[in-house]
Amino acid sequence: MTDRLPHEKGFHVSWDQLHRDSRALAWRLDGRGPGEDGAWKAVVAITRGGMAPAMIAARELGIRTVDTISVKSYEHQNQSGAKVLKAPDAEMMGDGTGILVVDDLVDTGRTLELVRELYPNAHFATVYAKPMGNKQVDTYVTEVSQDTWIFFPWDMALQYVEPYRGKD
Ligand SMILES: O=P(O)(O)OC[C@H]1O[C@H](OP(=O)(O)OP(=O)(O)O)[C@H](O)[C@@H]1O
Ligand code: HPA
Ligand SMILES: [Mg+2]
Repeated sequence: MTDRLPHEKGFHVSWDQLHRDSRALAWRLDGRGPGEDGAWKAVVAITRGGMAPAMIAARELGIRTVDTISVKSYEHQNQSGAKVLKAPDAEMMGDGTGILVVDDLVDTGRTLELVRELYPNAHFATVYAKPMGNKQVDTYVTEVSQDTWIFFPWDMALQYVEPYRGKD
């Protein structure tokens, strides 16, 4: 397990924000596939974080063929070396041509590096990107600094906070 730099900042993403950013990602990808009229063959989500953005992008782009690749790379906030736990359909994937691989974010780039080795001709898209990993991504929406930890809505819950001036 590699120790990471401490995350000084937090970037909290609501469901609404994630929905809007995932749609913006899809619109950037529209018509950029290798098929007729720039169509994409399929969307592949990197589970688990890529599943919500991939579903939103697949809907926006009218793509019904959706598969998953399961890559685990973190224990809490520590990179522990990326591993493929479940691969997508090999016949559909080929060398990745026409496949849109979607993840929620790229941080160090290790996850995408591994998936890219397997499918070098796929197009790699994430909603958020940190500078260390952004060369692994072909298309992304928002860059955040390396010392920021992104908190996704599936990891959060609404809770009570004290008033700024304390309780009455
Ligand atoms: O660029 P990297 O440094 O490799 O980090 C990015 C990856 O880490 C997180 O996934 P994680 O492996 O924690 O699993 P999860 O999606 O199931 O939460 C995130 O969803 C990305 O897939
Ligand atoms: O900033 C992050 N937030 C959530 N999951 C992550 N996995 C790697 N980096 C991050
Ligand atoms: Mg992930």
